[in-house]
Amino acid sequence: MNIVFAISEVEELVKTGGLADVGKALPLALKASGHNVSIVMPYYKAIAEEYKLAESLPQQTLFAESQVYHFKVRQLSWNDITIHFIDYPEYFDRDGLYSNAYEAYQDNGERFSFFCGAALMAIQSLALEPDVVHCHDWHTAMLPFMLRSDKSGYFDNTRTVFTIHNAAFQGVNKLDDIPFLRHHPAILSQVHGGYINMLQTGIEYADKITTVSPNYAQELLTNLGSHGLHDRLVGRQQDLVGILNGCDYGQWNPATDSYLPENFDSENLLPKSRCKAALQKVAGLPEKDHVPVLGMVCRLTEQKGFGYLLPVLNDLMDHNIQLVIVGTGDPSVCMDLNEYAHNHPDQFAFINGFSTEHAHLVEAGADFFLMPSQFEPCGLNQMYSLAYGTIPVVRAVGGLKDTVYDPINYGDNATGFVFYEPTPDALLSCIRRALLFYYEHPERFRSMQVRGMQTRFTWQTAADEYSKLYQALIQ
Ligand SMILES: Nc1ncnc2c1ncn2[C@@H]1O[C@H](COP(=O)(O)OP(=O)(O)O[C@H]2O[C@H](CO)[C@@H](O)[C@H](O)[C@H]2O)[C@@H](O)[C@H]1O
Repeated sequence: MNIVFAISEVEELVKTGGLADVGKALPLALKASGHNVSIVMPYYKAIAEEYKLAESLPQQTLFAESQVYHFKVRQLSWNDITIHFIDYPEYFDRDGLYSNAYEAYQDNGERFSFFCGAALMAIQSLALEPDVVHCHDWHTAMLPFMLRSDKSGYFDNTRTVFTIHNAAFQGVNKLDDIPFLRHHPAILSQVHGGYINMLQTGIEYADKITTVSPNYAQELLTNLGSHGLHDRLVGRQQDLVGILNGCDYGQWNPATDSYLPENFDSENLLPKSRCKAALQKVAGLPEKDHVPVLGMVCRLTEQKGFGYLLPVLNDLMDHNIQLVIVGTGDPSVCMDLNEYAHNHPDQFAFINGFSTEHAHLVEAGADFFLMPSQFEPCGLNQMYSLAYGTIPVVRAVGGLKDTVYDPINYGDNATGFVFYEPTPDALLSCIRRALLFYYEHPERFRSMQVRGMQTRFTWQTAADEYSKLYQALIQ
């Protein structure tokens, strides 16, 4: 099949979070399954600075009533996949993808609506003839709507799949702020009180809707889990499916990881101590092998559970542990973490930055990985942690529930520690339970590490499920 991905992030090119991991791994896995896959994405500043790419088409022009948009299409051959870039500097030649460091760009609705229209024009001009256009998150959610209203006939045999990676980001914008859509003949059906909710439009118009874990697909049918969009999702329940993300075991492999001072595998975990020492050194913590290290790497947002993690940091510091958090995001969370780091220099380190190298070192060097998320559509770091023999401590939400198994329910088949209530107490007692296990059952702890390292959540399995979905759509 001819599959075109419309997506905003691809790892190695641009990344703000887990969307990029999927933007790389899933196209490659689909390609390995024999599909013809290409990607359309914005030509962001960081990409333009890294690659000087030739134009693959003459200048393209889109009209939206009084507005005229001249844009270029550039092409990169990347891991045997062609990426087509929409080059429109006015919208994409900016330092951040969606925001300057502090605030979302005011014109995000316009930028990504234009991107969807330009992507469709590029697909047609390049004669890509897609069987399926696979869209991801709110940035590309208007594409199925635009494709459905296209009158050229070019897309008559094309179907759309829309994957929700995070229903908290819905792309809600005033129609008045989106010149690209303001005069679209069918847009009024999508306007409520003057606003368009792009995620909602994607849900309404895509032929199939997927999300990134089976459990999150269930949660999306509730008010809380869907952030208010459950009515729409319940209405399309027949077309909604949860397909678990995978782990890229090529990139996240402790036996070959070049970011580590020493490599290790499930047969020889000894070098993991050297990774721990390296992590402690980088984090500025005392290099003590016998002290359990808890790690966390994430966007600093409410979603990741800081609302109940911050209140227990003092209690955690009463234990003989070290904690390393790597992240960027909410300035007030940053301030709090900086303060804790200042007050507990021997136990707590906060690395405020986006660093792949540090992310790998935390995965390898920590004993436990914390993901106490309020909600988590899939989560990737718990899978990376399992692969590195780093025991995940997670809340039972979204994909975390699908991928981490607690001794309470799984006995000797357990791979991590799981708590339920989104409260400081529940989190604290789960961490204490994990620490007790570490101290009192070192052999069982070691077996749990090995079991995690041998667990496989592959992208090939995910790609097989997507293939079946595409196949069902085009028949
Ligand atoms: N400061 C930092 N430095 C280096 N690397 C950092 C970093 N902060 C985050 N990362 C990396 O970004 C990725 C985060 O992935 P997640 O899936 O955990 O979260 P995210 O919420 O962004 O993704 C959303 O989309 C994904 C993909 O579908 C879902 O798994 C998830 O639940 C959903 O919220 C990981 O590769 C992580 O290592």
